[in-house]
Amino acid sequence: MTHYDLVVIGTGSGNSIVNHRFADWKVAIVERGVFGGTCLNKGCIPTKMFVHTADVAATPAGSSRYGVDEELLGIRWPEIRDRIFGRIDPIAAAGSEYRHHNPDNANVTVYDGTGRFTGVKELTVEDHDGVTSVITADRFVLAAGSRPVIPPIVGLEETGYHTSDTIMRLEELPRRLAILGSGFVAAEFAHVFSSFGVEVTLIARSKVMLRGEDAEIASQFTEIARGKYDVLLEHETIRATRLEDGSIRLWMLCPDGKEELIVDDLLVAVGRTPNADQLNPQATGVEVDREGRVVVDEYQQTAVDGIYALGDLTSPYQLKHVANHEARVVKHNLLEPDHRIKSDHRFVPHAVFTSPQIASVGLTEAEAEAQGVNFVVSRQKYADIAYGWAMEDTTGFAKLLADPETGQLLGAHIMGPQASTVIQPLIQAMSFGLNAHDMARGQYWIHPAMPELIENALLNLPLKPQE
Ligand SMILES: Cc1cc2nc3c(=O)[nH]c(=O)nc-3n(C[C@H](O)[C@H](O)[C@H](O)COP(=O)(O)OP(=O)(O)OC[C@H]3O[C@@H](n4cnc5c(N)ncnc54)[C@H](O)[C@@H]3O)c2cc1C
Ligand SMILES: NC(=O)c1ccc[n+]([C@@H]2O[C@H](COP(=O)([O-])OP(=O)(O)OC[C@H]3O[C@@H](n4cnc5c(N)ncnc54)[C@H](O)[C@@H]3O)[C@@H](O)[C@H]2O)c1
Repeated sequence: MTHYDLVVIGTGSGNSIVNHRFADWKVAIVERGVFGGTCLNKGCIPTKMFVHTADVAATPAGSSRYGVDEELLGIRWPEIRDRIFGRIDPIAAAGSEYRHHNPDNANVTVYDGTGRFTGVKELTVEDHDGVTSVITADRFVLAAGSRPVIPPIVGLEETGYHTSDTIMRLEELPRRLAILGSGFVAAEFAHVFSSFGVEVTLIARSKVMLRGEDAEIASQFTEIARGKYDVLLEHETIRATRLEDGSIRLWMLCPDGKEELIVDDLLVAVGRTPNADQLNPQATGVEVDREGRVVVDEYQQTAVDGIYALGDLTSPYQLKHVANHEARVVKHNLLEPDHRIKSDHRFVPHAVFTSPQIASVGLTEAEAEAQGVNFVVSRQKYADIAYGWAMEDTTGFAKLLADPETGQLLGAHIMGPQASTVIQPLIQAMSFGLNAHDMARGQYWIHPAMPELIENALLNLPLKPQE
């Protein structure tokens, strides 16, 4: 049994913690999969590379409104896939090589295997050949992430399916793809594959896609999506089977009774569950809540002194920028135990990189109502700002919620071109307490650029006149 000062489980955001400041510490890093975790290998980064490529592929279909006639001549899927992973796989390999062999990591031992707590501050790691090592440590960082949820649909396991872990490495594009789910992953991949000419059918249990968004965004996005691919709403998939010709038949319950669908491939995208169950953290006294998340306090520490957790394993926000923020907090608290800092989850933004893009921060209108806060709302269409004219945009808009007395922004929701970028000044204003009036009139807004959307949305807020 080897004892360490620190053991980090998971090399997603957990890997960023150990640097030269830990040179005097005896450290172990445990990773069962590919170095770099979900975001690099199977999440944010490759998906956005596919999304950008899909945006390019979708351009000709919308070009004629500018008087430009373009034609999409073809999609070279293997080339797209290999370009993307040809960039990503070497980064993961270099990360692993660095930790295993670079002299910077002389104090770091890497265990390539699956860790599981077997006692108080005692972890058993099983490597890929089934060999086990037992290690103990004064401190642990639990950064083991999450995995796709697989719903209990009859016949699904035997039929076979893809998740976001595998769909990006397909050998060839299917002719027909069903996507089960209507959240982030479903909306992003529906855009990718439909733009590449695949016949996509998205199967949603809910009445709208992206039901976590502000209701206006969710309903308007759903209408736009229905113009691009098939969206089956209020459909519950109950059975799947593989047919002799290799295709897949799905049975669904829907408001009209039952329906069947035949496709060539199936992507399951119905959420992600934390990997805490596989880590057995209870053996070391770490609590797990009813959603399966490791419970932490505001310092990211679990119930056990010296055991910290971060990212998808513990957070209701399964987002990389949150995992990164929490990793920075954990790193500080490990190094400065007498001056610990708290993580800041006040204004966590997110973006859905679909088409049109969606970005959001703060309260939705329904949440503001449920919380009984005093608020006013403004809306601004892209179609009514100069850059929106240039883009001939007809569907995009920004919606802001603010406190009418103070002008403090409470929520911002944008659907339209570059929403993920356009929202950033609003995140900044909310984070630093800048009120809507000062934000709108205390700075120049470049004319005629896209952020004029925000300037106008701010000016549209029916705030109490300033003294
Ligand atoms: C398709 C997709 C697209 C996404 N796009 C975005 C996006 O655009 N923007 C965004 O903010 N977020 C996005 N996310 C979410 C983001 O990827 C995650 O929130 C983030 O990667 C979580 O980081 P983490 O460090 O908590 O976990 P991970 O990066 O998942 O790292 C956990 C690591 O722990 C290892 N591990 C797990 N269990 C064990 C064990 N028992 N022993 C040893 N090792 C173990 C795993 O192999 C993994 O490498 C996306 C996710 C998906 C699936
Ligand atoms: N751009 C980004 O930041 C980004 C992109 C992808 C993923 N992510 C993260 O990964 C997480 C997981 O993404 P996701 O899309 O898998 O989950 P999600 O939680 O966003 O959406 C899952 C959806 O599937 C529905 N669902 C659940 N069970 C179902 C069933 N049996 N049949 C049909 N629908 C069902 C749910 O009602 C929900 O609407 C996201 O919540 C997000 O935090 C982020």
